[in-house]
Amino acid sequence: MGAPLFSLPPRVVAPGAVHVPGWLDLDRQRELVAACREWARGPVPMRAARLPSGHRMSVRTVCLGWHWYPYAYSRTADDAGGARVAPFPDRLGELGRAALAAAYGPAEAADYHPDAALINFYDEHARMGMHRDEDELSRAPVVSLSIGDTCVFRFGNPESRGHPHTDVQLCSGDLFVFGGPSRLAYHGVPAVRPGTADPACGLRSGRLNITLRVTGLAPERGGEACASRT
Ligand SMILES: O=C(O)CCC(=O)C(=O)O
Ligand SMILES: [Fe+2]
Repeated sequence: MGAPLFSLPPRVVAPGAVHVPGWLDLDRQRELVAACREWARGPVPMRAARLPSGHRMSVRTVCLGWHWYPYAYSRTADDAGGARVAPFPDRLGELGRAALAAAYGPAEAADYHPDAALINFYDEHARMGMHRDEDELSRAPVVSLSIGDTCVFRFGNPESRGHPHTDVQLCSGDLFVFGGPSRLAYHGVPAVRPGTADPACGLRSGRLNITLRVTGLAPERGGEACASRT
């Protein structure tokens, strides 16, 4: 899973937030879809996380490296059967560094070592409300890859869920990186557009989103929850 060969020019959406359309070619999209199918087989099942309010998210998620649940990381899937989460694959680390190079330039990429991946699946009804990715102790950038149906990705500001925000269409193969002053910006997915994906991406329907993150948690930590939000 090497660095992609072709993409459109990056667009800066907010300081530190960069959209690179078409970053993954169709072969790489298909490769990632096949890998996601494997990752979704276990040891931890893909599940819709339950929020402290009792509501279930409409997005289904499986994690690698560290299991995320609202609002913490753990080595074991404490809210999904208790199995130990699958290791974070080296090839996703390489993909993350290539992504950072594409978004920010090669100088930023070498020291990027993500240790957690969240793989989200959206059916046509799934949404994600405005939130900040703040359960990581590290403020290293988040790398986000989209495959399948196009979505509206709302990218806001670090202060509030409201304006200003920008609605970006994320299509199959697009890369979005947010770090620096935008690392804690609110963001969400208000809509998925069914039937918009090229079936050659490997996904017949729905949308996959993979985010790569640096948790900042010590690798030897075990099954306890860390970095909890109150
Ligand atoms: O699906 C997306 O594009 C965003 C996912 C996201 O914000 C998250 O997993 O925290
Ligand atoms: Fe997020």
